[in-house]
Amino acid sequence: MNLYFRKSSALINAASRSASASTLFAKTFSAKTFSPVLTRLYSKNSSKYTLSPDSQLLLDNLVETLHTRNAGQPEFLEAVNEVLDTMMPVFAKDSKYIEIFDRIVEPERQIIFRVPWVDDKGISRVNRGFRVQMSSALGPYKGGIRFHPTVNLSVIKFLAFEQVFKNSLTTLMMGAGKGGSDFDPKGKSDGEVMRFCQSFMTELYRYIGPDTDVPAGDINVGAREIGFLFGQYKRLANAFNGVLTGKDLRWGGSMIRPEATGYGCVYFAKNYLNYKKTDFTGKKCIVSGSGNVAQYTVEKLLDFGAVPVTMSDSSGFIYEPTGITREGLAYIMELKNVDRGRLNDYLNFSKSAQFFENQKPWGVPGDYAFPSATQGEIDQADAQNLVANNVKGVFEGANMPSTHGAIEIYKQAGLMFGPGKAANAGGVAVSGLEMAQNSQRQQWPREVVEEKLSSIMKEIFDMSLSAAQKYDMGDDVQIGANIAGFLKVADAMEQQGCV
Ligand SMILES: NC(=O)C1=CN([C@@H]2O[C@H](COP(=O)(O)OP(=O)(O)OC[C@H]3O[C@@H](n4cnc5c(N)ncnc54)[C@H](OP(=O)(O)O)[C@@H]3O)[C@@H](O)[C@H]2O)C=CC1
Ligand SMILES: O=C(O)CCC(=O)C(=O)O
Repeated sequence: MNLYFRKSSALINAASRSASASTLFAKTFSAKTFSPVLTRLYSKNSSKYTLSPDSQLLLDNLVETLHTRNAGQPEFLEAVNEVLDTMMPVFAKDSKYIEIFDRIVEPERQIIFRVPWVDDKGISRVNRGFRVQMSSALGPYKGGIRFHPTVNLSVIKFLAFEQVFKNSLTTLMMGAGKGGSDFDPKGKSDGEVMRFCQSFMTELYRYIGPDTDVPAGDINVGAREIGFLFGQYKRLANAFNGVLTGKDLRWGGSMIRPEATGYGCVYFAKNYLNYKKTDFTGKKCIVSGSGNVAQYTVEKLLDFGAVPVTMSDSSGFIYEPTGITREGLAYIMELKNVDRGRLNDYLNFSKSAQFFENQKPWGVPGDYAFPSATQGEIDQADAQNLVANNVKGVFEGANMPSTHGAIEIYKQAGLMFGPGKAANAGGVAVSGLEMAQNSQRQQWPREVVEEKLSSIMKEIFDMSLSAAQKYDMGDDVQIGANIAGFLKVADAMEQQGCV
């Protein structure tokens, strides 16, 4: 057992197993995790490729403009930098891709709007709403909506940018977008959430449609919110159609959509493990988050015989040394999805669990890590902890949970790394299947959808691996996923002209 972890376990008081903030685990994370400047690391992963002087100039101009245009948007710059850092093999082969990249980083459309609503005391409130329509090269804009106080233009743009590559990898015909608001649903009544959703959709409905832009859920937007948003869209547009995915099963939703992101991430990891000639049996898994993605990650890990030992929320993490059981998971699902409670309540269910207040779980020993909460939750220090504990793989259920610095550390240590845009693509893939079912006015059986999800995740792994090999990047699945995702969109953009 890692020394850090043993020491901090000893701190736990037997009477109250709710550990107070200790310096042995890193504190919960914040948006400040990301550097506000675009670093010029873009050739580091592929230094054997060099560009002609003209191409180098094009790339330098691209970086300069990107930086000037997007000053003060650290999450967006971090996301672009992560991709740019892996593109040198493509740019070196054909400089036309530098010009196309220059267009890909500029959203096709950005909509920012006022969301006024009235709280339960009759007081009027106002939030800010966003929809960034990033790319329509492969189909209607597609991507979730996030309600969280940390939402701003930079966050929504980074998520929309990730979605471009992710949706391309799904093999389905989907463009990319993302939306959200700085509205915080914590502590709000159902009535307040409904009025907020209705007001949000009153503005958004003008810009979306089943063939234009199809939003879905993301952080704090689940079945309840999708219901309220759909109801208001239907009234305003006078149409019942597939404008949103993640709908309830009884009125147009797809089987397996709630499970899809978590299940898909574990399927992706299973493909990676197969490739490395190993499996999940008895392997300890460190999971963060306790929302939609984390819950179904834990469920599928249990199906495959793994031992998930942690889950977290923004107040801290639980550690269950012998593994979270199906009964424990059911307790957490009820706690989070119905009671909307805090994770330390799990100690009322399990006598063996420990709760670490305001801490992240990355100092816990384990075999594989599944960050499934939010961006920037693994920084360099956390990555060093994972490596020190002999963790062998990181599979991202969340979007951009690892900072650029953390990714460098995984690579140096030879960890398996499944980047979010490949590993968590199962959610949007099943959304694409929901769109197909809505167009056919059909609902496919559960087994059919899960089989399609499983084969899409295999295809994403295979495509990422073979792109890496084709570009002489060994089995670097992160580079391969970026290249495979990019080339499909870039070629479509070229064929569609300078639009
Ligand atoms: N839902 C989907 O289909 C997909 C989601 N994703 C990504 O997966 C991640 C999780 O989404 P999802 O499970 O749907 O969201 P949920 O709202 O269901 O759950 C989010 C979880 O992460 C925690 N969390 C959120 N923000 C923070 C923060 N700033 N600090 C600490 N903990 C935080 C929440 O804790 P608390 O309750 O305390 O806020 C909660 O446990 C996100 O990155 C999302 O973009 C990616 C692909 C698809
Ligand atoms: O299902 C969708 O459309 C989007 C899911 C999502 O937001 C994501 O993949 O990050």
